[in-house]
Formats: sequence, C-alpha cells, structure tokens
Amino acid sequence: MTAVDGEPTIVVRGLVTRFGTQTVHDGLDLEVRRGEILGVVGGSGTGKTVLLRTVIGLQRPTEGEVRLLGERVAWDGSTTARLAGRFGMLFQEGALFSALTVGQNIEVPMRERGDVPKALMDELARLKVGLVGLPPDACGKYPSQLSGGMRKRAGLARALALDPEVVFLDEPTAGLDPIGASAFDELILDLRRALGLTVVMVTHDLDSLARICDRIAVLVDKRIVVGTMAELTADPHPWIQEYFHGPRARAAFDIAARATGPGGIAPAAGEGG
Ligand SMILES: Nc1ncnc2c1ncn2[C@@H]1O[C@H](COP(=O)(O)OP(=O)(O)OP(=O)(O)O)[C@@H](O)[C@H]1O
Repeated sequence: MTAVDGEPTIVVRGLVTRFGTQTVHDGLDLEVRRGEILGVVGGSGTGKTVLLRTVIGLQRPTEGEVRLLGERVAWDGSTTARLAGRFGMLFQEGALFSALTVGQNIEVPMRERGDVPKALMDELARLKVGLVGLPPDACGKYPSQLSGGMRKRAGLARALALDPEVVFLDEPTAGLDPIGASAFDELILDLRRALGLTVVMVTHDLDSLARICDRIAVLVDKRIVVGTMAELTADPHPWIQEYFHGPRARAAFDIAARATGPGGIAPAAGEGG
C-alpha cells in the first residue's frame, strides 16, 4: 500500500530530542515530498544522523510525531517491521557485512522477509548490482576486494534490495574522490528518474548539494531551516550565510550553475553584485 496521494513521503512535527541534559533537536518540523532529493546539512553534532534514525524508527525522540510513507512511526520496532522494504538506508561507510559477498549482502534484506526463493534472490542481487553500475562479477566479491566507491555502490544496492520508495543516505560521497563522488551523484539522479525514488541525504559535500538536491534542510540552533539553494543563500542566519557563501560553496555552486545554466548563487548580504 502506498501513502495517500499527495501526502508527503515524510512528515516530522514538533520533534524534540534530548540526551540527558543535552538538547539536540528543539522542535523540528519537516516535510519531504514524493520524488524529491533533500539534502541535510549542519555542523558536526547538530543531529543529522539522529534525525535519520528517528525518521526510520530506530531512535525514539523525547517529543514529536513522525509519519513515514503514510504510517505513524512508533519507535517500538513495529514501524520498521511494517514498512520493511518500503524504505532503504545506506549507513555511513556502507556498513556491509565483511564476511559476506556483495551478492549475499544484497540478499540480507530479502532473507529477512523470509518468502523469497534462493534462485530469485540471486537473480535480484544480480539486477541490483547492475542497477548501481557495478560489474556483474562484483556479486561474488567480498567488500574488502572493492574500492571505496564500489563499496558505496554495493551498500546502495543493498538499500535498494526490496525496491523501496524512499532511501536514506548518510554521507554517501564521504571519502570518495571528486570523480567518484560526482559519478555517485549521477547515479542518484538516474535512480530518481528511473524509479521515482524519494531521497534524503545527509552530506557535507557541497558539490552534491548544488548538483542534485531539490531542497536543503539545515540543522542550526537545534532547529531546522528548509529551502531551495536560492532561498537559503538569502537566509540571514550567520552559519547559513557562511556555509552558502564561503569560498568552497562558491566554487561548487559556480560549477553547478555552469552545468545547469543560469540561476547560480546570489551574492552574500552586504556584498556587491
Ligand atoms: N544514543 C545516544 N546517546 C547519547 N547521545 C547521543 C546518542 N546519539 C547521538 N548522540 C549525541 O547527539 C548529538 C548529535 O549526533 P549526530 O550523530 O546526529 O550528529 P551529526 O549531526 O550526524 O554529526 P556529524 O556530522 O559529526 O556526523 C551528538 O552530540 C551525539 O553525541
């Protein structure tokens, strides 16, 4: 069953997360639309990973409500079980099982379902390997025999094992060289086009933000500010100003603007045109 037509894929309302005396989120509201690629950014420790874990039901917040694919998240294990297969997660570092081959890794979520015959699992694993642009022989290799970029693709293939409607990616291009990172970005765009995937992606990679994200959610001051690149570049918050107008941002956005045509970054407040 899919979510009601028009309902956002993810709805977060009044999310508060505290660990002891530390408040990480203090009233977050967020909606992620179907088929959108949302980038999530913020300084270290601002709660990006915790937000992802909360949305997929792994981390119970102190207060607030989350709806994922039309279902209210319960944080008691039932949501993950009910929605199994409808969302996929690529954890930092790919998090593949090192003792299993790539093919066996991709089959893990299928095995958890318990109703997929072995021959079909093998066939599906081969299909997923092709889908993420890995050569067919990658299926029989162990993670240690792959490059960093190939491992990320294998992790993505596992996240896609059960044909999810939404995937969560935690720093998918971290540690990749610029060419590998840009190829991974292209892959995400291709998958969105081909499968209509909704993508939520935590990233520090300004190139990815500029090239593939429709909107960006910034975690700042324990809250969230969401907007398009153009909207955020005009936001007066000092951290957001620095982030979207620093030298690295300028370089990334200039390249993206050249690739996609006019509409690049606006000058920072107080700067000439
Ligand atoms: N289970 C937990 N128990 C206690 N504190 C936690 C727990 N999980 C996360 N935290 C704290 O919550 C804060 C946010 O953590 P989180 O991993 O979400 O940050 P992040 O924004 O993803 O950071 P980074 O960009 O460095 O990966 C951190 O201060 C972290 O120490």
